[in-house]
Amino acid sequence: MPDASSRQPADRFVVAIDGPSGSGKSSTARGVAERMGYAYLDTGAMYRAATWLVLNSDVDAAEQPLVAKLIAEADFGIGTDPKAPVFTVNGLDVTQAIREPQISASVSKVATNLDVRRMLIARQQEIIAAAAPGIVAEGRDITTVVAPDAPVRVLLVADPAARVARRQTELGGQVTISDVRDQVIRRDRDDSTVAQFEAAAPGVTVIDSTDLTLAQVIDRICDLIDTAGRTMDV
Ligand SMILES: Nc1ncnc2c1ncn2[C@@H]1O[C@H](COP(=O)(O)OP(=O)(O)OP(=O)(O)O)[C@@H](O)[C@H]1O
Ligand SMILES: Nc1ccn([C@H]2C[C@H](O)[C@@H](COP(=O)(O)O)O2)c(=O)n1
Repeated sequence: MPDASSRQPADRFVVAIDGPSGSGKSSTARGVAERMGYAYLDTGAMYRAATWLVLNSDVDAAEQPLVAKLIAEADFGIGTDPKAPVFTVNGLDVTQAIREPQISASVSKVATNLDVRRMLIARQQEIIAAAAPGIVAEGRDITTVVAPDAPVRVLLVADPAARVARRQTELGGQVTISDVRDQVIRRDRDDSTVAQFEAAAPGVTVIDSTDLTLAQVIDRICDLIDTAGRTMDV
């Protein structure tokens, strides 16, 4: 018999995935969502969209109350289609712009603003609560804060060297190796001051993707969904 914390309405199944930068959260979450016919929530993209807004305003990212006010007054469109999630800020499509290196370099400043986190977490919880038949949400605090009652919770990890190499391959010649390390190692250090994604919380399954293909990681999470779904049916 599942305990009360793992019970969810029968029409909504939540999969929560956390992990450090480059561990494969986005690729894996999209793959799982597509296979299961679920929605996909990229919470990192929400912090990126908020950062895009700050960098395109006259507010300094270090001015925490002003940043929070700017974000509170903005309209964020958050796409949840795993095939093509679209993000807008005040009606403007920022889907590509939020992946630019200058956003990656600054996003931790906005993501460590606790007022901003409170707002974005509340929005994430609303999106998850409205999703049917299910949703795969990924980020840094999904298993612990945003959806701690999700029946499937995964901490996806990989060796730092593998994560840096993956990011370097992805970015090609666009950035130097020291910029790649900054995007992966320094960002994790800053982000881990406000979210606990370096060790698994009780009940969270750790998957080490260092020596697994993307397809193997997706298979493992789909197996966990299958097992949890059968348990919930009992
Ligand atoms: N199991 C895997 N094996 C090899 N490469 C992978 C694997 N999973 C993901 N990748 C590749 O690693 C890179 C980083 O993956 P992804 O963007 O999904 O990571 P992430 O954890 O979401 O990172 P971030 O939090 O920084 O956005 C991508 O180029 C992706 O194709
Ligand atoms: N739940 C989350 C998701 C993301 N962040 C922060 C940490 C990252 O630096 C940034 C962008 O995330 P990415 O797109 O690289 O996964 O957002 C967070 O604090 N909490």
